Amino acid sequence: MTATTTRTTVLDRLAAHRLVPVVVIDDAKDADALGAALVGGGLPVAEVTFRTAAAADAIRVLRDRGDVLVGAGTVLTPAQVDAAVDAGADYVVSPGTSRAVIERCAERGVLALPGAVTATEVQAALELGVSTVKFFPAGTSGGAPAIAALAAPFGGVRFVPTGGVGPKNLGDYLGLACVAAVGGSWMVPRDLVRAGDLAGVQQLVADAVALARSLRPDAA
Ligand SMILES: O=C(O)C(=O)C[C@H](O)[C@H](O)COP(=O)(O)O
Repeated sequence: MTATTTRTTVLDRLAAHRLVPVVVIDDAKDADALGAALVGGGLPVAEVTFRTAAAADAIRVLRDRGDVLVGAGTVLTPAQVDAAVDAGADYVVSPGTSRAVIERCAERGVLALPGAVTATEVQAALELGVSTVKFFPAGTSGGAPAIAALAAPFGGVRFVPTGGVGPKNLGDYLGLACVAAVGGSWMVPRDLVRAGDLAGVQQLVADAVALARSLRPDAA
């Protein structure tokens, strides 16, 4: 497969799942059990944030399982792109749009999912060859109405709203055709992972999957 095909495939898989659990993991030893909980809950996807020192090792563990689509989140620098890709990340997420990060992702052949919440930021992402952006922080940036407004001039752009999304407002976002998937940490609370309550995580994940399915049954 070419790098372009790979990037398209990753996007298709994210869009098929429609939910992206955002993970903050403190100890890579928890990563395998976390992967099992995600798979068991019906959502074999994780965005492992580079907010902790365990991120790269956790990505490696999840990737080695072979049954989880693994992204790296909170990627701020080209060096972190390298660390993420070396660990086996399938895609790279940033809170904002950085030319340096996007260019390194292109060099390494991985999908870049940069953050963009204004027309100027979306246009900047388009100029860098990116047409699916993370809409972050979604809740404080106008939420679903803001995405719908941006979708008018940017017809070909797809959004992954993240930040302030949960069961109560999931439907607002999944109801928009331009929303490829929705991200959030509510499915994988850091405290539950730290406490080893993976059964609790699996239940939250299963609940989210069921809710997403009920909100947009046509696209299941
Ligand atoms: O952009 C990044 O790389 C981030 O790490 C941002 C996270 O995706 C959000 O902070 C998750 O938001 P909540 O679901 O409200 O906890």
